[in-house]
Amino acid sequence: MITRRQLIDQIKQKKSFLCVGLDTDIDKIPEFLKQYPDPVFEFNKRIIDATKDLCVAYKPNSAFYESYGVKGLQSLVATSKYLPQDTLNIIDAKRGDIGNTSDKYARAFFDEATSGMSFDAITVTPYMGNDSVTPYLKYEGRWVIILALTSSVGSKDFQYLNTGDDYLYEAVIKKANTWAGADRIMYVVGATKSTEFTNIRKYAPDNFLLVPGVGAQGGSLQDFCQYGMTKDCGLLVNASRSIIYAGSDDDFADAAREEAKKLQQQMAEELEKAQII
Ligand SMILES: O=c1ccn([C@@H]2O[C@H](COP(=O)(O)O)[C@@H](O)[C@H]2O)c(=O)[nH]1
Repeated sequence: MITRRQLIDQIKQKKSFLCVGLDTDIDKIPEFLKQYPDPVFEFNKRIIDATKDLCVAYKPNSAFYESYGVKGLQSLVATSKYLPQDTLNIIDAKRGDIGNTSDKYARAFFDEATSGMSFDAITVTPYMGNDSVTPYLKYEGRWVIILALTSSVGSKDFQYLNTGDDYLYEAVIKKANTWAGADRIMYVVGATKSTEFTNIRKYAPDNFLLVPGVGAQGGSLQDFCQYGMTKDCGLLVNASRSIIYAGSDDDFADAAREEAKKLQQQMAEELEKAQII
């Protein structure tokens, strides 16, 4: 398990707050990998080997594995076991259900003895409230990453609804802060919502924010880092497609490394600017 302190130390040591998204699609991986018994795992393994010194987190998105049924789950289990011990390993599952069902989801992703998988963190949707989120917090040291303000166009449908004094996404953060502290809860905030980071820091001054939407969705670090960073960095920035599909041939892992390196170098600059390193 990765504690908040260890995460911060990793960020300073690697000069990076990059999360590599493993949204691995069998239709997009190089042809030559298809000769392996588990091409998706083989792809992930090579991406992990090529990027692990440049990032502090990995985030397989469970949809990409579940969509292939048993085979996909086998690739996910194999990937989860291969992830480095010193990175924060997030399953992007976006779960949310009543308590006893959430217990089962927590077991699926956190209890290695039952499912073969032991992730450090899971993304959850807060719509069903307290009892849908707290079962994950029963697993000591694991993190819950709550969808607050997503990168999607549809974020405006519900997340900006006025709930009295607050937008819904603000109310979500206020309420979730009562369930656990910044050592167990992070929030998802899209890179495409750069103008909201200052406001979000009023509600979540210390929590890490998982920020998707850089690269393929058009967000860029320079747009939000200065508004979202805390003295401990407080940001994990995810990029999936722009890294893992940077190349499409035999040298795909080198291309992924190059892309990850570009982001890591920009991150080092941001950390220096903020005097964190
Ligand atoms: O608001 C959100 C929440 C989650 N995601 C997920 O992050 C990655 C982004 O992938 P890219 O290829 O870098 O665009 C993907 O797994 C999404 O499901 C998000 O984009 N926005």
